[in-house]
Amino acid sequence: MTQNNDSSKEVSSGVVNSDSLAAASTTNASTTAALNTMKHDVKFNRDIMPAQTAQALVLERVMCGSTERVPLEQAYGRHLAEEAVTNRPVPHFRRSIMDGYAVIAKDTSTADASNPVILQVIGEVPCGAVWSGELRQGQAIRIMTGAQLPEGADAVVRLEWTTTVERAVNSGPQSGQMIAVHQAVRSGEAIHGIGSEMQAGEVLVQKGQRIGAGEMGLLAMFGYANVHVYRRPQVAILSTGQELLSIEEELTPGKIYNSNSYILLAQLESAGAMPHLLPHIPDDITTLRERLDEALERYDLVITTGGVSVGDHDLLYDYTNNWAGELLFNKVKMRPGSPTTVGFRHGKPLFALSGNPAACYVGFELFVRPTLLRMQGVAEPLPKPILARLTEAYRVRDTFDRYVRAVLTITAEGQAEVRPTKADISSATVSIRDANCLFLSPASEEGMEAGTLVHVFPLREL
Ligand SMILES: Nc1nc2c(c(=O)[nH]1)N[C@H]1C(S)=C(S)[C@@H](COP(=O)(O)OP(=O)(O)OC[C@H]3O[C@@H](n4cnc5c(N)ncnc54)[C@H](O)[C@@H]3O)O[C@H]1N2
Ligand code: MOO
Ligand SMILES: [Mg+2]
Repeated sequence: MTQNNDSSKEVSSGVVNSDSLAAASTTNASTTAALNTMKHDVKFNRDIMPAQTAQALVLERVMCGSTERVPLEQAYGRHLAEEAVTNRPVPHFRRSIMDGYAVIAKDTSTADASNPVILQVIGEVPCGAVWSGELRQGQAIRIMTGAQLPEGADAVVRLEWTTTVERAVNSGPQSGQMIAVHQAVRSGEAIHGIGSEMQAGEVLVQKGQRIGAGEMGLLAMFGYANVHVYRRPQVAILSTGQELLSIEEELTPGKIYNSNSYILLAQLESAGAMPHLLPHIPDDITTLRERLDEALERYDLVITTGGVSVGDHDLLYDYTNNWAGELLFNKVKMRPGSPTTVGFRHGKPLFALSGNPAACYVGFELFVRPTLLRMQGVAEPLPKPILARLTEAYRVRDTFDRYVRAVLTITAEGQAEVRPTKADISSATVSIRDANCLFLSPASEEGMEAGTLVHVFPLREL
């Protein structure tokens, strides 16, 4: 059966082989009809699966990938492969949060604008320095934001609440100055106590957490010069279709540029993977087998685009029908991308996405991104929906659930609102540019009224 399928497709580069047509015309007509019916039955009658079931089926097979150590400056966007824990409190010394004078709060208790308290300045502590002595009653030490509070001091009076007093005393240049404090301060004023931000033993960054600006800062604060992260999954992109041209080529009649590969490249980058853009291939089963087998050997994950439907030149069905792999599904009860096909070969996932650009994009978000996140240690890689109101009726009837490319906005009153992008069809790349979310339109006879609350998935590529 598979052999028949293959030989019936030996039509390469868009030129129909007249020999094979002649051979077909000599075949018994009823036999040909029977063969065609069988072929159609197999290719068309695919088991259909709800999108959520399909997502779960993929994820239950995906495990965390391997890890490596990288310098912290290369760790942005990576996922930490170990839990980073504080080994000391933050701050680890009592820190001034104002430029001013370290004082004993009790000394200032009677101070106000008309009745200032005079204190003797015995020195200064800039940031990074430590005062060796102890502050005593009647004394102040000039201190800057971020500096360690001297022993004995329990408050900082900001500079604005003080004036210097021109009265020299004969005990050295620094210690001679006096200040007038015009406002009483309480113990703890303008000080960050030890551990006021974090306690020793607190988790800084969880295992699997993506390293963003805050995580970079925390890891640096604790001297993680190198960090243990998940390796970036190496992902091959293989677009199929004899209509495709490389973007450097001149556009010729009937052809289009291979744009899907570039959409996927961006999505892969944003998901932390390393994209490998393979040259696109024509709809030829031998070439497809060769390239795909090779890619599945070499890379951690492979994405193809095009050729997943039931057309004469759609060959992914034939490939997965006759391979050393396990097919999970090749029909999902969703749009766009109902013929999305996923399988595993020797533990490597193959995501055969639709050729229609927007269906390819949505297929990535629903199936590939969660897989890549799981490979990078994310325990719950599926996005949680938020609720938003439709600003307009969505009148598309469908027996399939639809993941609609849409624009989510927050009104001035704080309401989450969503509207579909103008071009809603699965061939429209412009809708990918315009969308910042997908909303779920469940299978329905009537569509949905304006004002309906829908589940919205903000696009994580953004
Ligand atoms: N008789 C039926 N026809 C179709 C069905 C169906 O159920 N019965 N399903 C439709 C649906 S839904 C989808 S989605 C598409 C899936 O198409 P394929 O995955 O087989 O993709 P192709 O046929 O190769 O191409 C579709 C479309 O996309 C363009 N394309 C392909 N590759 C690229 C690329 N790399 N860059 C830009 N554009 C690309 C291609 O030229 C076609 O226009 O099938 C429906 N048909
Ligand atoms: O499932 Mo398709 O992407 O609607 O044309
Ligand atoms: Mg097709």
